This record gives sequence, C-alpha cells and structure tokens, in this order.
Amino acid sequence: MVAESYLILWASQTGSAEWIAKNIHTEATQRGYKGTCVLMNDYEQSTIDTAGVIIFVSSNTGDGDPPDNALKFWRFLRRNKDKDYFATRHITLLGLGDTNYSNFNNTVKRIEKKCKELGATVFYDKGLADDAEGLENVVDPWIEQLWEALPKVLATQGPIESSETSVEQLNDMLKTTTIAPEAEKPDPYSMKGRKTGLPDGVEKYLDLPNSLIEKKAEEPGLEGTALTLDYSGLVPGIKLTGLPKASAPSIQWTSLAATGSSSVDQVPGFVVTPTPIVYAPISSVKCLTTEDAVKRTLLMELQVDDELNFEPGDAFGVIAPNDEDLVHALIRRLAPSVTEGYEALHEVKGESLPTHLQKATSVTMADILRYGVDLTSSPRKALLRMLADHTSDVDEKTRLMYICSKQGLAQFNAVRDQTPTLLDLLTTFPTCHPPMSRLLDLLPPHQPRYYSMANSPLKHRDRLQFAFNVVTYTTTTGIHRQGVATPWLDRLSGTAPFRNSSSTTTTTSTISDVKIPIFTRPNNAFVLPKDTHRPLILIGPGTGVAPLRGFVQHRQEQRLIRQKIGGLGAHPKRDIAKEFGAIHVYDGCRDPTKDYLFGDEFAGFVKDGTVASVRLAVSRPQQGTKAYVQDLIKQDGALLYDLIVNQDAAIYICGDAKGMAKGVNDALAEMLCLHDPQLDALAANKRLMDWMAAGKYLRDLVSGNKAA
Ligand SMILES: Cc1cc2nc3c(=O)[nH]c(=O)nc-3n(C[C@H](O)[C@H](O)[C@H](O)COP(=O)(O)O)c2cc1C
Repeated sequence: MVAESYLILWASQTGSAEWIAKNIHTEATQRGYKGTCVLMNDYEQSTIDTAGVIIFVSSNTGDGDPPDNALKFWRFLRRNKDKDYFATRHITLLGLGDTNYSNFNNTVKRIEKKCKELGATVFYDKGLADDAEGLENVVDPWIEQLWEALPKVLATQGPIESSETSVEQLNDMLKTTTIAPEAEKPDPYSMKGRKTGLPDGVEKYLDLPNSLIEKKAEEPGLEGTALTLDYSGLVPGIKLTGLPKASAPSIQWTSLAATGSSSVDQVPGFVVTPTPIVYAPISSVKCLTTEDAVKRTLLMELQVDDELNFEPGDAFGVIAPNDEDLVHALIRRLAPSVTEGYEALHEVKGESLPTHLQKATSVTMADILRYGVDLTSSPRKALLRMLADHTSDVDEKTRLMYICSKQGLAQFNAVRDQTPTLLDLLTTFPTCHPPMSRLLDLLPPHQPRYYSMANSPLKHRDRLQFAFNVVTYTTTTGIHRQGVATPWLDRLSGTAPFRNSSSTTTTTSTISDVKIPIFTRPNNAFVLPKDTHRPLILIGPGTGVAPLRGFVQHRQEQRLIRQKIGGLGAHPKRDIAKEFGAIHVYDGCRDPTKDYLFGDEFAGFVKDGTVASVRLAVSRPQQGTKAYVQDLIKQDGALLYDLIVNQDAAIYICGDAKGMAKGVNDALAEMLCLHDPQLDALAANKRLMDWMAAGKYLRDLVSGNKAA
C-alpha cells in the first residue's frame, strides 16, 4: 500500500552514508512507502518545502564538519531564520561518525538542533553510528525500528518482515540459490598442473612500461589468506536472528560486446574528483626514519606545474590503484577468462547509481577493480550476507549467515579485526561466486588518499612535498597486511634506504618515471592568519608536523621577502621580529635517534629566528621519563596563557584525532582554568569551542587509517 511521502536527505564524504540512505529508500519503496532520496546539496530539486517526513542521513569530515556535498544545504539551513519553516515537519536523523573524533557525529547533531529551532518535531530518536565500533551495530537496529516509527508518523503502514532465519531454513534456501555458472567452469588460465609458461592472454599484461600499475610476473599469482574463525557457537538448531536483509540488486553489469584496453597509464575516465587530475612525477624521496624505528616515514616531493594553486595547510588527493596482484587474482576468480577481465567492456547501469559508478559507462572489470571499488577495508555485514546468497556449499553458506547474525557478532568482529581483502573472503569461502553486479552493489567506493602539503609555495612554487608513514601491520591472527597508496608510493619511489641513525641527510633511490595522479583539496579551515603579527602555537607530533613545517617555511619566506623589501632601519633583525609574531612548536616522536622527522630543519628555523622555541615530547626515550605533547603544554601553561589570551596567538593542532587531539584539548582547558579562576572545566571547554568557531583554534585531524 502506498503511504504519504517521505524525503531522505543524505550527505556522504566517502560513500557509506550514500549507500545506507539509498538502501533505506529501496527498502521503504519495497515496503510500499512513497518518497524520494536526494543529495543534501540538491535540496532545491526536492520536496523540502512540502515533505511531511524528512529522514537525514549524514557522515562527517574534518573536525566535525558536514561532508562537502552537504555544505550548500547546511548554509541554507543556517541562514534560514523562519521559525516556522519546519513547523509541520517530522524528522529523524541517522549519523555516521567515529568516536575517535572529539566532535562525534556533529553534523546530524547540528542539523537536528537547527531543524528544531525552525519548528521541526523529531518523530524517532536519532541514531549515532560509530565507525570505530562498526557502523552496523547502530545502523541495522536503527533502520529496523524506523519501520516501526515510520508508519506511525505516515498515514498508512507497509508490511514488516521478520529477519529470523534458522539453519534449517538456510538449507531450504540453498535449494533455490542460483550459483553463478562460472563456478563450475574450468579456469583456462589456471596455473594448476602447468609445468612451464604463463596462461594464455596473461603475458601482455606483465611488462607495461611506465605504468601506474606494477605487475608482478610470478604466477600463479596472489593467493588469498583464509581467515581464522571459530564456529563453535554454530550448533544445530540455532536460530539466527538480526540478519541483515538481502539487499535488493540495483546495479547491472552489462556487456557492451566490445573490447578496449585497460587504462594502465591513466586514471580511467569514470573516476570523479573534486578538482582536475594532475599527473606529477616524483622528483625526490627521503626516508626520515631509521630501520629500527616503529614506522617507516617518507618525505616525498612531486614536481608540479607552477600554475598549481596551493597554500600551506592545504591537502591533496592521490589516486592510487588497488594492488595489481590483488586485481589480477580477483579477475582470475571472478571473470569468465583473464582476457575478458582485462578487455571486455561493460556498462554499469541502474536506476539510482552510487556517485562513484555514475560515469562507468564503458569500463573493464580490471579498471573497476583497480579504481572503482574498495577491496581491502573490513567488509560490511550486507556484503557477507550477499556472499552467502552466492555460496553453493551449505556449510560455508551457513557460516557466512552466522557471521552476519546477532549470534555470530564475535565472529563478525573477528572478521573485521583480520581486515580481509575481497580475495581473502573468497578464499575462506571457496564455493562463493558472486556476480560482478552484486559486488558493485555492495563494495564501498575506492577512495583517494589525502595528504597535507609539507612545504610552502613561496619556497618552491613547482614542488609539492608531503610526509607519510608507509602503512603495514600484522593482524591479531598474524596476517601481514599493507595499505593501498603508501606502499605503492614507496615502491614507485624505489624504496628509499632508511635514514642513517647518526644523520638526517637525504638518501637517494631509483625513482620510477611513473607520474602520480593527484588533485588539490584546499583546506580553508587550516590556514595561517593573514595578520603576521599574531603569534602561532603549532602542535603536531609524528607526521602531524608536516603541514606545520609548511607554515613555518611560509613564515621564513615571508620574513626574507620583508627583508628584501628593505626600509627596516638601524636594527633590521629587531624590526623583522616586530612584524612577525613568535612561533612556538610542540613536536613529538618516540625516540629522537630514530624518528624525529624534521629535527635538523627545525633547529635551523630556531637558529635563523623564524621559530622562537621547539619543544620535543619523547614518548619512548632511551633514558628519562616519557612525555607527550599535552604534558609539555601543561608544563608551559603560563607562557601559553599569555600568548593565547593576551597576545591573541592562533593555535594549530595536526595529527591523531584519538589520543593526541583529545589530550591537547584537555591540557588547554586545564591551562585556562588554572590561569583564570573564573573559569570551571565546562566554561573552559566552551571557550575553546568559541575559539574554534572564530578560527583561532584550528585542527586538522585524522584517525588511524589502516587503509592509507
Ligand atoms: C577525515 C575524516 C574526518 C572525520 N571527522 C569526523 C568527526 O569530526 N566526527 C565524527 O563523528 N566522525 C568523523 N569522521 C568519521 C566519518 O563520519 C565516518 O567514518 C563515516 O562512516 C564516513 O561515512 P561516509 O563514507 O558517508 O563519508 C571523519 C572521517 C574522516 C575520514
């Protein structure tokens, strides 16, 4: 039965909120409700003026900021002064956030507050999902209960399905499950039983000169790693509840009956970026850490056109393909043949295509697997549920269903902890043969990786430097994993030798002539104050110091320019000092002999007067007590209070959102309370929030992202 209409307004930075919003819409439609699902920034094309029920779904970016595709809507909402604008409207909200960030789910909280001010009534409490714990934990039950709340607020009610499935029912389902025909076909390119040579059609992909994709020649190629999971809770007769519903197929993977070559040197045209892609050669690389340091950190320099606009504090995106060995192995597993996987052109079709596939009108499977979908981050329950539908062996199918169920939560968490690639999942469940269309429905979008610029354009107009840790880690079950972009960049730059512990001199390496596809991403929320008289307090341990180095370089160049202009009088040094506020840097490392990233450079900044002081917090000293940046801030409370409150210093924090940013925030609040007896903890935190809003306290934070 068709009910009154609802409006879903969604905003998403990396695709999860988009996927969830569209799924809610699909399910609502299946349940007989009528409504629309619209991107927040396209609100003008929606029924916002008349919709009785609005469901907001949004993630966050930056420091509790709305996603880019919500900014226009957010401005519209904020400027709206009509207290009755939403007077007859009923709203609910689903936020996707991460408790690693201090402004947890700030976007939906702010939207809710503003909508209430404009007269809206909340018909169902908002859901605040946490990426740190697994979005499903909140999203799935929230959506389940939405189907109870929605009919009450709408005029009529759609049918509500039960999500209980028993093992016996699964057996019945198996009888009707269609398994992709490829499952039974022998793989003509398999190396099994071959003594020499490579499978037909593979050789030509092995030696691509100047390619973005580095193909390894060894065959049979990458093997997946089967996951370690415990199914002892899966006892006969167990009722599996809380299973995600089998999501409706919405994407078609249609053959164009034509072939084309894979875009090995260029990012394929379907990849959408906010600013144009620029191909930048690597001009130098240096490893900033010693071999025995916990992390391998590189400083890379790209050569760019001097027309490229960037300011210190800006970031840029790198479009790195998924690992080619992984892509190749998946093609062998999923495509009818390896040649077809690399050459057969397809169109991605569907009514409401996700943003990342909307331009995929003529693509190969290889390109989709390289640049279209995320193959390496922890799987969603809905993906596992879909894989179960395409698994022929009853035990494997049951296990997959168990992992998705409420009863199998511990095993779902065990899957997440092992961060399996798609290949690992298919290896763990060998009779699983999902069609490409369903994978496109359920795999998240492949993401560009963002890095902060570590240099000033005043120093090098045509150079772009950035520092990053090469992401490799071992899971609790002992599987060695690596990120996508950082190991790729490391390889392309010739795996620079480690820093020698006794010096920080540049090391050379054999750099590939591959050009790195990048696009700029201005960061208006992390900029130097225009007024150079204002002192700066720069806090950034680890790679967080990189953009701060860009700020300091900028100030150093500004000082030189000022000096060159002349007219400074009898005491040029003193006059210059008057023009530029003092800079105090708070840096941190584990052990200065191993991973103090820009030690020499900052010593130089102090020497030439650009920086007033550098305080280094050492968390794993060979001798003495360990310290974090927040400890040093507490020690320097009186100095910092004077700088911040009396001299209007601007505070910059860059780095880890979790421990460091929270610790520094607490230390600043404590410092305020100590030096201003009128402030209690609450008022001190409120003052910090006000400073954030006023652009005096700026933060550029990241949560530990394994997929970098
Ligand atoms: C750069 C960045 C900044 C983020 N900032 C916040 C934040 O301030 N508060 C929060 O609750 N979540 C924050 N998140 C977490 C996202 O909201 C969360 O991961 C969400 O699931 C992403 O959904 P999306 O794919 O729809 O963008 C941030 C994530 C990233 C990558």
